[in-house]
Amino acid sequence: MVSSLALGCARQCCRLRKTPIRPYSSTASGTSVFSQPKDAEYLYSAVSPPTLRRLHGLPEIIVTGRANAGKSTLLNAILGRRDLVMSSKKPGKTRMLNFFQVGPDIGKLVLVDSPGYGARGRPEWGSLFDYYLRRRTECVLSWISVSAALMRARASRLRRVYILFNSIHGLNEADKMMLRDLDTRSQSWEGNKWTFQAVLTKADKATQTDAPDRIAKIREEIFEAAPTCLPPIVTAAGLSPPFGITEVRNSIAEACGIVD
Ligand SMILES: Nc1nc2c(ncn2[C@@H]2O[C@H](COP(=O)(O)OP(=O)(O)OP(=O)(O)O)[C@@H](O)[C@H]2O)c(=O)[nH]1
Ligand SMILES: [Mg+2]
Repeated sequence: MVSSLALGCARQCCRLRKTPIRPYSSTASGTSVFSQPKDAEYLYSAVSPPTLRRLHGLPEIIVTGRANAGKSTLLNAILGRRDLVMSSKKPGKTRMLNFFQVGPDIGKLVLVDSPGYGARGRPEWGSLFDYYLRRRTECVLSWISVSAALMRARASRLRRVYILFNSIHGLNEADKMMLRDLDTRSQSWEGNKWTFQAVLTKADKATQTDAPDRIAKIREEIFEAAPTCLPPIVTAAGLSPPFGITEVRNSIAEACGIVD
């Protein structure tokens, strides 16, 4: 049902000539980094700005979205694990930035889970996410000295922010504010460059008849708020087997510059 839903959305999208966002398809093939679920490991949690670490120069991606959007469930599906990342049907489960390493030995990339924003979020969670983005965007030291260049090479590199929206609930004002903010920040000419991409979650909850319209509307709203947002990926991470996860893995591999 879900694949016909995505197909329906793709067709719907082609008909909407005014909507420049097309269904995401990546040619990257670096997904073997996700092929060994046992290589995924919890690294640490940042509970407040002073506890945020720089790690060891691995490329990094982070998920954001309203509380209960499905961030932690999506990360488990990407990692091929059931409960490495804690999820719950109660909104507000994730309360820190949780870091997970992917790949053998010291790992090839880092995935970061974050607390939800919006009515079920808390101001301190928003401040922590904001601080994370600022630290991961800024240059570590001046470019003038050699040691600065070395330090920069060792700093964690944020490559992409994934912003999640529930396919049924669509976007609210908090989502649009977040999109606008990401649009502005990602285009800053200073510091580390990163991109951002939408992921539509819980697509299994939409009925086949109304899903294409719902998803086309969300696509348009995303584009209006954030024209530089990369095309949304439709997912159902809670399904067995999950749907749309290969596309998300491809996108992460591409963002992190990982090729097989
Ligand atoms: N039907 C369905 N349910 C899902 C899907 N993804 C997540 N869920 C459910 O949605 C609820 C919230 O999922 P989480 O992954 O904890 O959401 P979150 O965004 O991490 O939530 P917070 O940490 O509270 O911000 C859980 O009950 C999940 O099982 C999906 O694709 N389909
Ligand atoms: Mg969570």
